[in-house]
Amino acid sequence: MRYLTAGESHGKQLTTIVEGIPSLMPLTKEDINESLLRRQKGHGRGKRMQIEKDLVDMAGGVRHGYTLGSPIAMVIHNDDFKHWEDIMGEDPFPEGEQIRRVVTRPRPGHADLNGAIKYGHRDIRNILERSSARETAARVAAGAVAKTLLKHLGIQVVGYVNEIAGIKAESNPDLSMEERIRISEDSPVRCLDEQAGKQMMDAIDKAKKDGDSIGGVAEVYIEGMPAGVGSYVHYDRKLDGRIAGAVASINAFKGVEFGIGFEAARLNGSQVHDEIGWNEEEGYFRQTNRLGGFEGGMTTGMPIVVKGVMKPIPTLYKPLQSVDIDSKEAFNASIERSDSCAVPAAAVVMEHVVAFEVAKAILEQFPNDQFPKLKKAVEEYREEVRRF
Ligand SMILES: Cc1cc2nc3c(=O)[nH]c(=O)nc-3n(C[C@H](O)[C@H](O)[C@H](O)COP(=O)(O)O)c2cc1C
Ligand SMILES: C=C(O[C@@H]1CC(C(=O)O)=C[C@@H](OP(=O)(O)O)[C@H]1O)C(=O)O
Repeated sequence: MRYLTAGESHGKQLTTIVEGIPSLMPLTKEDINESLLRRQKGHGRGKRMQIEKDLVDMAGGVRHGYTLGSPIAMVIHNDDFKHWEDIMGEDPFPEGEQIRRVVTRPRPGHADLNGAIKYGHRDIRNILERSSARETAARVAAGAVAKTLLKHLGIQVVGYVNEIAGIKAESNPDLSMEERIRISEDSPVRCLDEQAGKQMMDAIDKAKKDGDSIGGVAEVYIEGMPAGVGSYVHYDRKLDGRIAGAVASINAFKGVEFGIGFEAARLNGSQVHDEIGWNEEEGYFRQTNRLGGFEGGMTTGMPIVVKGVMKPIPTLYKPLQSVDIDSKEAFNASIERSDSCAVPAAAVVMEHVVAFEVAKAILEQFPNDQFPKLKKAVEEYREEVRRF
């Protein structure tokens, strides 16, 4: 399974094509819209999210509520395009207007300067339109297809916020999947700890008032995976490695951890590795889950627990120094609009990019042409694992 996205932040639309989903799988646009709506919520977003109402147009691969086995094409229209038609239209600018609203001032921390150098653009708009995290809406659409496949196989995925600006949520490993989903949905910052969530909101309001931005940590939690998905035999088949790559590819994400993550560097082996148990009903299990559901690039059958670190948003109302690429003069960056914190939205993006990698690994391991056959094979495998 693979996917491609196309489209600019203020262009007409975003397009996603997902290829490799089996035929005969139930899929509706509501499955996708639910995910798109989740991504748009969250305290700390700027004015752009008030303009957009992300809804998908299914443009291929689905008929009467079922997948065909052909590529699935999805379109999300940018409502903001109507304000940018003259700037983002495909026709050349009228004579004499070429330099109108050309962007020559790169923002520290965004893709602006490196992108302009790499692609030889003197108008930084040609970079920022595609490097913008608007594209994550298209990635969420792809992930929503994957999440739907996992749901029909009894695998649930949720993303939430663990930390914002140094304020940490108290972790509660006993929370059920249903509680994780419900609380993260109710919380304006998608935090499972209500008290910490309130403090996070205050921190976001303060950052916004100060013209600054803040980052944090998101966590994705997956239940229902059988043991032995992924592989140890080759670097590019290790599922934890693929997940790490997918998480680090999200805009502004700078680090990934599984389970106790970097904390493992400070502990002894006896305090890190999860002891193995067995009982008649479940088969093998781990007494703890410090390694976050992976050993040897394969799932252990315990929940997958992965964290991603998001840096603060680069576009700031508070000026940072930069250099104009035309005049080469120093200037203090000032901007029109931006998010001050997007960690709650990014937790949803992370949920979907991780879901995609997990679904892809499952499709590689089991028969993948027809969904009912896939489902039967996964059920038989689960039973095999239980009796092993
Ligand atoms: C959901 C989401 C929303 C974002 N919103 C903004 C924003 O409003 N302004 C901004 O400068 N960066 C925003 N970013 C981050 C930039 O897109 C990102 O920093 C930029 O693409 C450069 O990539 P890098 O930080 O991974 O190096 C957002 C990221 C995410 C995931
Ligand atoms: C549009 C989205 O996020 C955008 C990501 C983004 C950036 O630079 O990454 C900049 C902002 O867009 P604008 O410049 O239009 O205000 C965010 O709103 C979205 O998440 O749908």
